[in-house]
Amino acid sequence: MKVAVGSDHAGFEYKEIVKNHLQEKGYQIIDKGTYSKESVDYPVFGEAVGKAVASGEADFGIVICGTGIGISISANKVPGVRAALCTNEYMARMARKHNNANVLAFGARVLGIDVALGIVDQFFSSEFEGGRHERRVNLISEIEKDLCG
Ligand SMILES: O=C(CO)[C@H](O)[C@H](O)COP(=O)(O)O
Repeated sequence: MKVAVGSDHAGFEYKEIVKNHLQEKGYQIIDKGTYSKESVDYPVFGEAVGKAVASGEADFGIVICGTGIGISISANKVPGVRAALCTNEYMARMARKHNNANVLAFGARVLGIDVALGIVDQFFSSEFEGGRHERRVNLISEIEKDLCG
């Protein structure tokens, strides 16, 4: 499983911890930056992770900024991306089971690292349930087709 990760400066330290956590579990990490705590602009990294997932370079993505808001908005601008901003483990499970989210987002200034790692583990151990949820996710794709061609 290939996971693209990206953050701004606010999320950098959590990105490094999440990277190690997933590598220890055998995931292949594609690091789209940022690579230090120097101040940067989160849309750059949301876009990079979103494109990696939408193109198939990665199976899933994780994006982290201070709140998770800006970088999830940015990733969601990439057609094919369903980025879910999660603040607890229940949201992370539902993001996969009901929304078939392919990018997980969270805020490093919002969550403790233990909570963040719990969210990561729930996201990757949950599967899309399909059924009525597939119809709804397909409707999201229809919105993209209507608006983005
Ligand atoms: O959370 C974020 C975007 O949603 C950013 O991480 C945050 O805005 C960065 O702020 P600063 O430049 O003051 O460190």
